[in-house]
Amino acid sequence: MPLQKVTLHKLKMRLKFPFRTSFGTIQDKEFFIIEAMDDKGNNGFGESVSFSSPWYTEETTATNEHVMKDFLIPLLKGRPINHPDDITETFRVIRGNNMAKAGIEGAIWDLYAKQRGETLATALGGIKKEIDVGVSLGIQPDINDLLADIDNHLKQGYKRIKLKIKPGQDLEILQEVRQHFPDTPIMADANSAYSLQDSDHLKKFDGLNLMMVEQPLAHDDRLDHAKLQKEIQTPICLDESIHSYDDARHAIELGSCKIINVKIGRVGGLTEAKRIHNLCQEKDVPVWCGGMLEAGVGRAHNIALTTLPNFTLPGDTAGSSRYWEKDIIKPEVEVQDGTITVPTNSGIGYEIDREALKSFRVGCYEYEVF
Ligand SMILES: O=C(O)CCC(=O)C1=CC=C[C@@H](O)[C@@H]1C(=O)O
Ligand SMILES: [Mg+2]
Repeated sequence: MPLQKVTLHKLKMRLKFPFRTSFGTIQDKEFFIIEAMDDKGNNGFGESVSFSSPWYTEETTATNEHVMKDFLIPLLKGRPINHPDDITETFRVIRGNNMAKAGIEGAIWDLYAKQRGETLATALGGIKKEIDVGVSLGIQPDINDLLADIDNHLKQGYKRIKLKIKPGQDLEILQEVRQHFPDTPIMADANSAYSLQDSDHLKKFDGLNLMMVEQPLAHDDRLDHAKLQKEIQTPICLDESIHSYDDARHAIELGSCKIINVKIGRVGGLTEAKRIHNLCQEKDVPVWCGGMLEAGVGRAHNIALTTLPNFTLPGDTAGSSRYWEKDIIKPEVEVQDGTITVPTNSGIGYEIDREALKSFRVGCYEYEVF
């Protein structure tokens, strides 16, 4: 597939709300939109999803910039690409830095789908015409605000509620929420805030009928999660611990989890995300698509990935207006009754709003790669 030029658009956007997790609060996002161009006027887009601080993984916006400019883009120069799957191999010589890799790989996948005149969902082997989605709500100091927030999102039709928890802000809150919403699909995400010594405490979650508890233990652990899963009935879902197909394989073999959250950036791109999906499908492990508070391009990639058949649980891909006063795509992502209709235009299926892109841009770097 022809590839002529790669442009890095560095954007700064402010979320409508501060998002609080066990590791910190995020409101301002600086990230890259990666544009891959051929010589026929096709443009593919990807998004680098890391944050400015290395809280969730070790990557940051600054490391993404360094690795893309100094290592990944030079690897593309003069190298023929037959299929976007080749990019994973090309980038394998660079260790880690999965979010930097995924941003570029995503742009090349979108370009590939556009060159073929098909949707990114179809190019990936997706089959769904619409996808079910849930919403992830940050830690809130006031329980009444949280209950009102849940109610508001349920009224909008979201299919499940994810609540962020941390020690001291967990069991009682979840109990209160369960009392108010006895039948709502609810899950909790701890972002690695507990250790195996908290097993007895985490066991108390068993009475709450949670869909799952996400990443209770260390970000780089699979062994202790396997021990914990034997102690508790609530299904464990792994997020931070899964960076690759092999991580997923090890977790499944060890019994570290019963569900996997697939994030394209965390696993290094769509090709690896698809491999993990296929493995999980084979092993009867349901998956769902996690979110990184993305702008429209990353959101569109999540939608395309979620059309694969083993994405059987609602993901975190809420509508654009939950996050942004103005998104960078046209139309914006809309959620109706908890579902998103998968776009039918080629590639990611949404147009880039060039004016919006420019208004958020704080840097722009162009590279010839043919
Ligand atoms: O709405 C979204 O995009 C999902 C937000 C969300 O839950 C997360 C975003 C970023 C880092 C984490 O705290 C987290 C997660 O762990 O899944
Ligand atoms: Mg998580």
